[in-house]
Amino acid sequence: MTEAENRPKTPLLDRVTLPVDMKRLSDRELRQLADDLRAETISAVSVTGGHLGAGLGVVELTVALHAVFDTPRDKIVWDVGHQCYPHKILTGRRDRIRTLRTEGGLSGFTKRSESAYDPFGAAHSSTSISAALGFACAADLGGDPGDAVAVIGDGAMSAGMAFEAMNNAGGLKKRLFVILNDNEMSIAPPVGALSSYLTRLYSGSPFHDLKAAAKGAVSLLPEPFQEGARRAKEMLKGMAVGGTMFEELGFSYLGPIDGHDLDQLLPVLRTARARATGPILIHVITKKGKGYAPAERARDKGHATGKFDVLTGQQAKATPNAPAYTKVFAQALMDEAARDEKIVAVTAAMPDGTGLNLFAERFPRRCFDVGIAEQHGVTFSAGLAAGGMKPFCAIYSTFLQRGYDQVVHDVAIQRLPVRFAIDRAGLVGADGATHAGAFDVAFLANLPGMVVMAAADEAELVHMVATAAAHEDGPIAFRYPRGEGEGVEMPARGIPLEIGKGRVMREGARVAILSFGTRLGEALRAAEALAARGIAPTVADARFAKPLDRDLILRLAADHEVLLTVEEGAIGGFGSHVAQLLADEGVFDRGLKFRSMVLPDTFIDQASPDAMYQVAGLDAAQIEAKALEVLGVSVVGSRMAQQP
Ligand SMILES: Cc1ncc(C[n+]2csc(CCOP(=O)(O)OP(=O)(O)O)c2C)c(N)n1
Ligand SMILES: CC(=O)[C@@H](O)[C@H](O)COP(=O)(O)O
Ligand SMILES: [Mg+2]
Repeated sequence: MTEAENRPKTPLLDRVTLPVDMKRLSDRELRQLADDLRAETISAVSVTGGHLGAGLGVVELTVALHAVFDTPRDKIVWDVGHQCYPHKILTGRRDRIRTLRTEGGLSGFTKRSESAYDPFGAAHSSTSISAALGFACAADLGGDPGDAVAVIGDGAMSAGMAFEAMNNAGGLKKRLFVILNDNEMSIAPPVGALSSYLTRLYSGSPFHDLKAAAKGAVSLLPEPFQEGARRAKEMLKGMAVGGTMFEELGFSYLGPIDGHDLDQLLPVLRTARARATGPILIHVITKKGKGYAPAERARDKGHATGKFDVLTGQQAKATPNAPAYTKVFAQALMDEAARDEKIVAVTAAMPDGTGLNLFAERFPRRCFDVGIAEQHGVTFSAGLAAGGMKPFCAIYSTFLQRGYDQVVHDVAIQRLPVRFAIDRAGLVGADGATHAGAFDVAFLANLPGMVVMAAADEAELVHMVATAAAHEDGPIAFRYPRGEGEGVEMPARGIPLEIGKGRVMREGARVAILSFGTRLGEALRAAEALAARGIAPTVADARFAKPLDRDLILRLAADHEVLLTVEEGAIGGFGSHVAQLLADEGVFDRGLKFRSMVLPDTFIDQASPDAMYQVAGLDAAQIEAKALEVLGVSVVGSRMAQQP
């Protein structure tokens, strides 16, 4: 079937372009709208891939929120934003929903510049309550009017930032709505005491009787609007209220209610909106992947999916031609851990994404999932190190940003030997700018005593894991990108590298290209192209941004007219440290032509990683062009001419 033929029939959804169109629908029609919206979401994600499960879990909630609240005047702030696809379909973006996460298409998360219905961008978790409280206080002070509604998942709720916001909101007592979307899932099953507390709340409530009572109330009552009010009164009376943790924090607590039952959601939201005078938390119980059996059956409940066949759920997975860096890291760490029982591992709610799920299977007592709590995860690792263990703290580059002060204050200043395994270094593709691993070298290499490495390929990654395992003289970080390796020959085991030593890949003249990380492949391809033009550059792999290989850099600077550095990171990283060294050594006084090729000073939207690196100016063709430009050589056709 063609994609167009595959489109579901959505008669009610076809009548809705914006939420205002929903105001004319009856509650019964809203239920049909939710069914249409679910079908459209499944169809769209089958074409684009993406975060399917979270969105399916909030289809009814999305319909209810836009039906009850006056969006975009009232602001719905989605936490993480990965569940926003139904929201985007209902808010004027159905026509572009099949461009999700593609170059020039819709973002896979909420994004202010995309729509007035996205009042706050997301992608990193646990920010929604803080932002919503900001909106609420702004409205109170004469800023943008309207209610503020944060929709936060049980996973995101486990982050400290959510409690910082709850604490502040409970103290301010401003009118604020927090919808806790509890599907008993993070990406992996949730961890921690909060998760069990929420389960107790749910299982201890007359939830099921409540559902029957609500159903009973509905069948006895006539149709008119007061039905909703009477039903809501019935439900509010029966709800599990009193003494919850949320009420201790100053919130009214309502729930738990069935987040897939509009007969419960609509009256509760209508009544809450009509009556709330302060912060209110509504606890809804949902199912991640709801309504699509392959997602409901999946271990991750369809959290992240590739393109798939709607009928079978079969994913169109591309066959990798090389092992993924993540798997290489996990295997290397397990090999090291098998030889050293001091090695332990820490993840912040990303066991599968970091490969530590494999480590946990083999070393269950030595692997810790701290939940979405990167700040805690870093300092917890520092505590493990201070206690004599060898912790590998595996956190995506972008999420390590959340724990930076802890890296400085708890790890670096105390010179504790925490090993940071930094996955998703550089540009990551479909997740776009919010997930780019652009800044870790800049924010780590400036820390005294920190060792910073970047693997040029998967074999190097194995050696870097061994290097980190052996390094006891303080913190050490090694970074590697998302996705497959270069397909190089793999070593039997990791051999610790000499700290601060790079390697020359090919000797040449006039131009030296010093790469840090996996741009090495592009640098070598650029060198081939230059060699074809009669300029045979030297290419070296720096391996370390800190400490720099001083001898190598000064030799390259002395023996070549041009020195280029290239890295998958923002300014302030490897190239900046090389420039500092050259400046301090007075090399520039002797006329070296030096350029540092880094990510541009902008946020690059989602596309394929290769396309993003082309936009960033860091592919082989642009490395070659930079070398020619700095050499002062112009190329006309295949002829080259030295510029005067
Ligand atoms: C600071 C941060 N750490 C990690 C992630 C990766 N991440 C994305 S969604 C998610 C789980 C969110 O769970 P929950 O809030 O319960 O939402 P659900 O997917 O269950 O709807 C995680 C850990 C993130 N987006 N932000
Ligand atoms: C929504 C979110 O933050 C995570 O699901 C993230 O998208 C995972 O990234 P990877 O797909 O690179 O593991
Ligand atoms: Mg959840």
